[in-house]
Amino acid sequence: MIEKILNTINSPKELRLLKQEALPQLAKELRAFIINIVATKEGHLGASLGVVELTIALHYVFNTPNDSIIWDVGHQAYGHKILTGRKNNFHTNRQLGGISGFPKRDESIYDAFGVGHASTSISAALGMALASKLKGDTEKQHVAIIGDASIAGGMAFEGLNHAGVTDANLLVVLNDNAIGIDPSVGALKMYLTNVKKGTQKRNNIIKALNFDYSGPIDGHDMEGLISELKRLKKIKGPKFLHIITTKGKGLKQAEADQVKYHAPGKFDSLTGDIIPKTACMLPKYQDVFGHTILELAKTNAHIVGITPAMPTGSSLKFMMDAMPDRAFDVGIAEQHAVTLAAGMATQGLIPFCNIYSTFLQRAYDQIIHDVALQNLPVIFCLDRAGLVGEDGATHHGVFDLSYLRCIPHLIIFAPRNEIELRNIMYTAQLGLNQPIAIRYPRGRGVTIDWRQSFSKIEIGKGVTLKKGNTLAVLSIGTMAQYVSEAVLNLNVSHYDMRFVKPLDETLLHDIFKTHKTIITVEDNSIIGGFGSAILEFAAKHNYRNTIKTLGIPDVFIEHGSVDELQKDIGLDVEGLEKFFGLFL
Ligand SMILES: Cc1ncc(C[n+]2csc(CCOP(=O)(O)OP(=O)(O)O)c2C)c(N)n1
Ligand SMILES: CC(=O)[C@@H](O)[C@H](O)COP(=O)(O)O
Ligand SMILES: [Mg+2]
Repeated sequence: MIEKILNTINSPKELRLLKQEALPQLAKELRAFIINIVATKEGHLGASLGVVELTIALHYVFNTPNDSIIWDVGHQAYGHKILTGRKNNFHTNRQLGGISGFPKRDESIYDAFGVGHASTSISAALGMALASKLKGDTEKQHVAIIGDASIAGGMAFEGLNHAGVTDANLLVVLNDNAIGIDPSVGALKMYLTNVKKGTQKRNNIIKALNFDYSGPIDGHDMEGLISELKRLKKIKGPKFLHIITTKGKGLKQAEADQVKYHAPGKFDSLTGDIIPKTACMLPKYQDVFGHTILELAKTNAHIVGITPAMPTGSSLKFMMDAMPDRAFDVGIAEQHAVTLAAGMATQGLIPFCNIYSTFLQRAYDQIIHDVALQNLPVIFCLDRAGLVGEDGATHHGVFDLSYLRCIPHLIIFAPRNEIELRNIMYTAQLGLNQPIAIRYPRGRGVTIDWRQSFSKIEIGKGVTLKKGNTLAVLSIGTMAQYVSEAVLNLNVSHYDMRFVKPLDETLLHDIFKTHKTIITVEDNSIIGGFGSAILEFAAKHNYRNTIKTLGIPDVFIEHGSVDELQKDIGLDVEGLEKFFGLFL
């Protein structure tokens, strides 16, 4: 499609000069533009297609960037980026050195707030609205756009609860497409369904929170959206517009399979058909988790599984499909997921609580206060640990070893491959009398025949992978693969320490006594992670060995492929080999 109108728009200022009648054509062009680029560059497709009309209407009615628009999660903001001066470099979306896949303040003045984790937009927009009020700016508008799954996140309700007792100039737009990444869940989903069907008998919960509620209206009806936004713009105080959209709107396969087309990978922009990735026999770590928990649950009736809104991403969906009464999708509710697991553990259940490393950050107090302090045997499975790639700084799982290590009672294990992941899951469900965190990366493992029989892992025991001379490299987790390759032709010892807590102190004493130099390697921040644990061990026992720690530097790592990012920070095979060579 020739973008006749879109090509004339380099900022919302030009958009606002268009006649309203031209906007449906602009929507067509914008939709085609998004489809064409995401088809080859990949990314989040469905959510952005679902808000094309809303995006145009918002920038048409509101005086952006003076009026602030805050996108919740921000995975749906591709149209927003294209209309706000990033059309010409949108093809760099999520690529190394390119624009981010989420709104980012330092990327554009139109990106009012940096996002990536769900349910933050209402709090951020309210903060801006109260600031405007305090500064005497009564005209500035503050709009949060939040999805039906994200508004179920606890902090969204914290924001609504506060906003309802202020006269803040805040508009919350609920983009209700009845799905998250997977089908949305819970009583709120039921409530919204009844509201849309007109069968909701009891009072409107949003009105009950003192919001001026309007809707639900068709979120693809440009004219209706514009007139309603214009009307709401004139009303002071907290307002709430409920719109109904279709995720993937405008690409029939994306509408038909909204889970797959949330982030479909490459697809044919004309037919919409997904272009299959080259077949790979190596399993994804998420699938090793998903198949293994189901296998274990078949012989251990105490096992339950929990995911906060990531059944597909975590592969807990295998257990959810086979054992729906023992595997729970609790929605975007990480804090609830952790304490739900704690409650279950008090009753003798064995909960596997699967939460991406980055999203688990949201439930930090629950890990400490509800699980570890009571020494409850919850099994935390932190998927997406380490660098995740194109999702970038908001999604890299590079802090968990640091944020977990200081918590008493908590065992921390990082498997170097799929066999180890299976065996630690097997070991954990045999019955630990304390909580354990198991962290593993996004992507594929290294073992084709991973479905081997289980063997118990001795808690706190590391493994010698290679004996060498004066240099010992201690790796944790899947960094072992990179280290093994890097030391292949070097006279270097290599140990997979497996446990960040408790450390294998017997092995460490032996290593420190027989090697001059110790190098630690981890895909976690070097601040407070595995390397720090080794430094603390050396200090505690007055060792004078040379110790070097390699890991994620103390900066936020941007987006790009995992290989590119690891090379950038010297954690690729070549970088490691070069570094080790300095000490030989
Ligand atoms: C705290 C947090 N948990 C989980 C996710 C993963 N996630 C990204 S988008 C999404 C679903 C969002 O659904 P919804 O809010 O309805 O928006 P839609 O995709 O339907 O537009 C989830 C669970 C996240 N980004 N942040
Ligand atoms: C936008 C968001 O937070 C999720 O869609 C996330 O990008 C999923 O990551 P994975 O692709 O690693 O499951
Ligand atoms: Mg939704």
